[in-house]
Amino acid sequence: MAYFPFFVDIEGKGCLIAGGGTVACRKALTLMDYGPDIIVVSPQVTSEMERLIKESGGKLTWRCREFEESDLENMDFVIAATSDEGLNRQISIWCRERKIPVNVADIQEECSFIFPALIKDGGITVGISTGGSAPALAHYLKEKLKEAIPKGLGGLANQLGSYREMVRERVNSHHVRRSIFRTMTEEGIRQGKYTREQAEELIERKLAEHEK
Ligand SMILES: C[C@@]1(CC(=O)O)C2=NC(=C\c3[nH]c(c(CCC(=O)O)c3CC(=O)O)Cc3[nH]c(c(CC(=O)O)c3CCC(=O)O)/C=C3\N/C(=C\2)[C@@H](CCC(=O)O)[C@]3(C)CC(=O)O)/[C@H]1CCC(=O)O
Ligand SMILES: NC(=O)c1ccc[n+]([C@@H]2O[C@H](COP(=O)([O-])OP(=O)(O)OC[C@H]3O[C@@H](n4cnc5c(N)ncnc54)[C@H](O)[C@@H]3O)[C@@H](O)[C@H]2O)c1
Repeated sequence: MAYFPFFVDIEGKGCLIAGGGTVACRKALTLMDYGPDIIVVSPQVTSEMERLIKESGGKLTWRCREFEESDLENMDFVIAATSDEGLNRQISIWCRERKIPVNVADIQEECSFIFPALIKDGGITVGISTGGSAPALAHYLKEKLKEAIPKGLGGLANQLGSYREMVRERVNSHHVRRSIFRTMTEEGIRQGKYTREQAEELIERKLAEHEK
């Protein structure tokens, strides 16, 4: 069955990662781009994880000991990535009892959410999932899509976003607004950017055309 891609704001949310090995580190690195507060519980962490912790400015912290059930308190979501499969399964059960979303490294039956292959550029995120059936295929699609997506779209999305209020204030017609945003997007992609002056001119022109 295909999985539905809810896009969730996890900035400032509490994330617990049990384990500090290769998988834990990969998941922490992926998540850090989206601003959660991550706590790693593990008696040992890799040198790469240690570096991430040091450079995170307090967003990634480490409890240097074995996982305890009480670590789940106040957590918004959990990753179980220890080398103890029985413990990972137990963490999944505890999380489900508490209705905390949980991911168990590479064991889909124990996950209430799974990770997509991701392409990120500023506020734009492309997430690819095969519903768990072929992660290598998700990876392949990611590489193909990366080649196809123009560079700098995150900056453009940010720019276009900053004109939304101006367009909403000045243009009543839903139809004209849509036409403005579509033109801005097409021109923005062609030029690599779209300035406020261009946006203002476009609004005037579209309004004049509409009034004809
Ligand atoms: C997206 C990505 C994110 C990440 O994990 O970082 C991810 N797997 C990635 C790659 C990858 N993983 C594996 C291979 C080797 C080839 C292969 O086996 O196919 C490759 C390919 C490669 O490395 O090129 C091994 C593997 N993975 C899972 C199993 C268990 C099983 O299939 O039962 C096994 C076998 C374990 C074993 O060896 O026994 C399961 C899961 N892996 C998922 C995510 C979730 C479903 C995603 C979906 O819907 O497609 C899910 C369900 C759980 C989860 O959320 O972790 C990342 C994309 C990389 C990228 O971004 O480029
Ligand atoms: N690395 C991979 O590509 C891969 C592929 C498939 C499956 N897996 C599975 O994912 C899980 C993690 O893999 P990994 O490669 O990161 O392992 P790893 O050995 O690199 O790391 C395991 C981590 O778990 C910690 N740990 C052990 N017992 C703990 C406890 N009681 N409480 C808290 N932390 C504890 C260890 O200190 C270590 O930091 C394993 O179950 C593994 O079988 C990994």
